[in-house]
Amino acid sequence: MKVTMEVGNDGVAVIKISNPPVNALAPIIIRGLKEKYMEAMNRDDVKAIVVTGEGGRFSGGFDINVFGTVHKSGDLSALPSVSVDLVVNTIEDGKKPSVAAIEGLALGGGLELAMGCHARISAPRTQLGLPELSLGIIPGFGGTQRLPRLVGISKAVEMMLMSKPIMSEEGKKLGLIDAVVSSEELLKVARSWALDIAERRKPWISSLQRTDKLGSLSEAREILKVARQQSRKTAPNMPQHQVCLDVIEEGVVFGGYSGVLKEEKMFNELVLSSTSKGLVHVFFAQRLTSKVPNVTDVGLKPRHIKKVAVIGGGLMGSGIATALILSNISVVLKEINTDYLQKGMKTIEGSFSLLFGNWICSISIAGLALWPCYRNDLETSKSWPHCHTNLRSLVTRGKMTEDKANKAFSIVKGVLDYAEFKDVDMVIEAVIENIALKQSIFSELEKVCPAHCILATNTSTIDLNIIGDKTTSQDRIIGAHFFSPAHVMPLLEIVRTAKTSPQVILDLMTVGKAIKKVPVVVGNCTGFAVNRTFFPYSQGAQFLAHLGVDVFRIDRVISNFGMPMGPFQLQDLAGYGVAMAVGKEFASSFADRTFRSPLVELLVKSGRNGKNNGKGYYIYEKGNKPKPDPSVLPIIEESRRIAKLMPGGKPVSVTDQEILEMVLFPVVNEACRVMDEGVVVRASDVDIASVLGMSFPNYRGGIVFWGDSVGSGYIYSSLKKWSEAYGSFFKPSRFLEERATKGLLLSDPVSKSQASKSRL
Ligand SMILES: C[C@H](O)CC(=O)SCCNC(=O)CCNC(=O)[C@H](O)C(C)(C)COP(=O)(O)OP(=O)(O)OC[C@H]1O[C@@H](n2cnc3c(N)ncnc32)[C@H](O)[C@@H]1OP(=O)(O)O
Repeated sequence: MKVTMEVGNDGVAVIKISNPPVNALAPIIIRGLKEKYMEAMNRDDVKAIVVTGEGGRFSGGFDINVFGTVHKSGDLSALPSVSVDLVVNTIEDGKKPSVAAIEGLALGGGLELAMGCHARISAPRTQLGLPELSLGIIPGFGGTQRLPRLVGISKAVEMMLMSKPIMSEEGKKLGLIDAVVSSEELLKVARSWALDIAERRKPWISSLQRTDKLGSLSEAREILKVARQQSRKTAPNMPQHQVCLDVIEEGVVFGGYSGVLKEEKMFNELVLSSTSKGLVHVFFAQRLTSKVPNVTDVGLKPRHIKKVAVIGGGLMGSGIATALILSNISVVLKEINTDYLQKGMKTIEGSFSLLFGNWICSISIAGLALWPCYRNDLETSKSWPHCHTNLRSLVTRGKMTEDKANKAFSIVKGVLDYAEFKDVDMVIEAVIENIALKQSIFSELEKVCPAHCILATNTSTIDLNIIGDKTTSQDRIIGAHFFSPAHVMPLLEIVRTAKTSPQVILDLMTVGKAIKKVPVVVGNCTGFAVNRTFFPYSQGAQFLAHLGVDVFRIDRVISNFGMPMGPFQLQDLAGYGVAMAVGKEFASSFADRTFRSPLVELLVKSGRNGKNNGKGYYIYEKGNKPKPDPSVLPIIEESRRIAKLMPGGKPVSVTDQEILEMVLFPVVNEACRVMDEGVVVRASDVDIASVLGMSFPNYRGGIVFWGDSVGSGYIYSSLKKWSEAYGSFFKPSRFLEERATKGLLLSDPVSKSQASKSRL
């Protein structure tokens, strides 16, 4: 970690940041920058300055680890003073001009540093962005003021609110970048540009003083007003969006310097917000998932996976195939007859784009991972005819060129037998959840695939040991649990058994990353980490409904908390077949805590099948938002009569807070069991799995992080109280009880004796 300076014969000082891998601006780097700048300003042989980054990356921004430190201590003094002291006073208002020579990426504080310079020269295909909002903060080195002044308010607002980087080529068109030149020429051009400014052959521009791109005050206010309205809808529980817009407005109305001061003040407030704590936790937790003990730390090298066979062309199989070919991995798609095969291939190529895809786009506007994940992982082919997002739809939505789609489609081959399996490196089985069928497929695979071939299953519930029971290849058998739609949802749950070899796990992790998923390695148990942790989610909601609480109120409370929709609407969307199949699996594995709700069966009997047939708890009409269906209420009443849960036959009275807790505390409780049994490597893996697999709000840090923010003691005593009143569904787990009584965090590492029982 260092900052160096070399002064050339031309009188240009090149100041270089070196902090691999992304040249994060750690406090020591910031001190180094200040020192070198002061030295350059004071040296007579320096006429101009170029600032750049070592190793082909300018800077990934301020060191996010420092936020972690501040979150733990609550002490803001760990944050160095940069915005005014370094960027305004030393660089922008310095007596010698500075030029940023940017390559690879300039993000967050990195781009802000560059915008404080008097010109920016970039290498091609360099990422430029201010992603701070995705960490629950706003830019803090003047970015909220300089970006609008360089690219205009509208574009700046878009880039900041969506935390979405642009490429240097676009930056050049917008005026953020002064020239794009090859990597080889970058320093040379930057040096001479800096000298040209010093000698007044090029303009000496301080971005903060510019107003030419801001437009009139009324135009600016209009843009900010629309952005505020949109953010209220897309990011209702996140303060940083509104704050960012307020701070931009301050600068437009009172001048850039006032804006910088307000930015600094608000930045410091936001750093301590629970939103920032949650999002920073998710940032590091996501990166931690790629560190798996005894797999990634034992010197193994991933093998190259060139060709993958996918068995089953239903929704999951075709989604998995799409994800693979989009990342240039050849696929053989196998089905049992021409009809199914054609359907699978058609889904991949796709000619209908819809609703679902568009909806994903609009929700992701929050700039955060708020995917509306509606899992259908138990059913492979029948449901969800409306959401066949695929190659053609990517083209229609402007996400991919026609050429790329054609190329991707050319590397998938549909087959009806196993002839093509002789040289595949991996098979992913994605047929219906039928044990006998899966067992026969795996014993066949053992005969037709090469000896090195990885044998993966996309099962979401069935024990992997049972699937591989009729083979002698247990070391090659692994779970590759995708979430629907498989080419969109970011999570890949990798399920290992006690016998799966570390090499096979590493290979699947590598494929997962190649196809842009976040792989999380978990142990083998019913439902694995995600489905198991979240099975009490719909159960808790059903329980409450049978205690007499209105289902639509429950949905409202849960979506206000930040889930993309409530549990009843989710059930409508996933289809009741899924609910029944899941219910059976969990009832047999976890009988002590399964609530056998009669409701779904009653709904099916009355001709409802959720969104599939337009009738569920809600009414679904084309082009309209789902509307609560009052005619479902008598069915719920009947179910309540059968279940007899209401004390004295009367509905219970609960607050919204209690509704939230009665649905989510049982989920935290199950997460405790998952950690206790060593199904996950670490608590934060459950957080990532919950955020990416269940769309648990990332700004709440994931289910365990959220549980810790509420407090293990409170969760334990609440569950205990409800279990005494309503039975074993709420019974606190041993792990939770221990943490609560010892005053430990749920996320504290497990004890040695617990670790020895791990399934990993
Ligand atoms: C005051 C300012 O306005 C505030 C700020 O600047 S806040 C910071 C704003 N910057 C960001 O949000 C960028 C965050 N980083 C990223 O998006 C991505 O890491 C990246 C696009 C830079 C690189 O991605 P990629 O090549 O896939 O590597 P990735 O695995 O993510 O990161 C490599 C390592 O760098 C670390 N890292 C990346 N950016 C970092 C940062 N800004 N601070 C500290 N560490 C960082 C990662 O934690 C990871 O560490 P690990 O190897 O120990 O797990």
